[in-house]
Amino acid sequence: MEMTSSAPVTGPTDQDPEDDQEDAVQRKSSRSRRPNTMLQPEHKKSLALVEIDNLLRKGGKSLKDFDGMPLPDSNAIQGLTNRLLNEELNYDRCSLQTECSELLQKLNVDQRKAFDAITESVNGQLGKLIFVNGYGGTGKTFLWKAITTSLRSEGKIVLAVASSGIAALLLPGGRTAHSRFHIPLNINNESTCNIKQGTFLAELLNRTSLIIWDEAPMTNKHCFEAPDKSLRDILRSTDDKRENKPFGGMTVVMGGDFRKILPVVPKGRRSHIIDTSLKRSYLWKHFEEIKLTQNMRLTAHTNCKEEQKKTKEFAEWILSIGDGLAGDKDDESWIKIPKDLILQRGENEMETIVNSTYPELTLKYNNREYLEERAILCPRNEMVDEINSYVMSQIPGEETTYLSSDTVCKAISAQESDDQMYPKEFLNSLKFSGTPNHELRLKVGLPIMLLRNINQSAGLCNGTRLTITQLGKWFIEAQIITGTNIGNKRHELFNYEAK
Ligand SMILES: Nc1ncnc2c1ncn2[C@@H]1O[C@H](COP(=O)(O)OP(=O)(O)OP(=O)(O)O)[C@@H](O)[C@H]1O
Repeated sequence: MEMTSSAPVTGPTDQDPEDDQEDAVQRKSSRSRRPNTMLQPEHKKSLALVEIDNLLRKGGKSLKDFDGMPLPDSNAIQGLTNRLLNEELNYDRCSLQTECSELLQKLNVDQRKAFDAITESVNGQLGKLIFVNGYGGTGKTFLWKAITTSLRSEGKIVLAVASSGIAALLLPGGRTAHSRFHIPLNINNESTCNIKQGTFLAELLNRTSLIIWDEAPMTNKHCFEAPDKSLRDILRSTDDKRENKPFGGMTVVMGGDFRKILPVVPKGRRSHIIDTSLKRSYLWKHFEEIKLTQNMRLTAHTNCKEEQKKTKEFAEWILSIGDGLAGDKDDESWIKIPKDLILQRGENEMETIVNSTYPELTLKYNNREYLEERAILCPRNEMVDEINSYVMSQIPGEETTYLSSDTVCKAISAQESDDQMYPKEFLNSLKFSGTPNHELRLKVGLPIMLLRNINQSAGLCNGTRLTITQLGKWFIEAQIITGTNIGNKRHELFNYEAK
């Protein structure tokens, strides 16, 4: 925007807020990190007015000196300087409205009931806590989509979080609960979140209408209690009574299935694990439970009756395990696996396992859909290594080996004999869970899984699957094949050097 103090001042008008403001808007939009967000007309208008005012001030004048000139809306401006608020407010409401009406038409009876209860609580500021209980495939994620698009299309703020990065990727604008609420990693019953009054995050929470928390049963109860305490503290600044309400009177929806994995307690017994679950929290008594019971996954991907029947039988069997009905009479932890799910031992076990999941691998290993819908789960890392080596040997192409940095760190307390006691070769041969092996062998075309949360907004989380497209001396380039951002290429630098 170019303007001199002698130029006639023609500020933005209500009829046409677009033209004069393009420059300021351009700069602001380019700072927004979310691709589906855009500035609303009131933001554009206020931004342009601020720019004009800045220019006028250089000449010793201001907008207030001109009769009839509109002034920037301080609320809209506040929202724009707060990056967190900006991200949550600047959705393209028109396209959300269209998406929302399509989703609403599709909701089944249970989903509609949950949708109505949640939106009623938000619109009436009732501050309800709702737990949407549904086993895998009953359409919880679909419901979150319908709710977030509906409320965001009205300009309301919905914070969608999940307990893990990979689950958060399935939510529109999702983040992990830990990063969103600054939940401490070492948590106990006295922990609170690291959120101070007056910060961008506190302001965002003040303006939030709804929190959706997916896959809640796998999270330690203290991780809900910490934001509960912090929200009571932050939101009491608007009304003292909010201090006594769960989550400060905010509507909070949690979802998941208690049959799935509960919080991990290292070396914990069954009773310890159950004791850390949401159901043992002081918050649980405030939750209203809504059940989703219809398995929407049965019909979502195929019209083939035979396929649907097989999926249904498998889903029912999984459910019976979760309900404790499939176990042995004497010991319910022993499950009999139906014969048709067991592979028959062949001459080469590895070949049998890999061929059953990845038939015609050598022909199809480049096909994204083929890779996306297949995975082999193993209980132990040694088995993973064995299967990986076998799959590697089947995929054509040259292998590149990367080695981790292996300089021994000389600690002050180190003794000279340490070098002999722990030679490099010995240290390099160690394999720990959670730490990459010293040697990593890769090939172009190989499917891989990321084990770190590198960049959530780019879809690079612990659990994201990719295929390798290029192997350099210092970098590995891969293409995302699951979750959001499918098809994106990313260069990742590792602390490895190609041999
Ligand atoms: N009302 C609906 N109309 C059409 N398709 C639906 C509906 N609800 C869910 N689906 C589809 O059914 C499948 C399973 O739904 P969704 O992923 O939402 O279930 P979920 O409960 O989140 O499952 P999980 O717990 O395993 O993640 C998806 O493909 C989804 O698009």
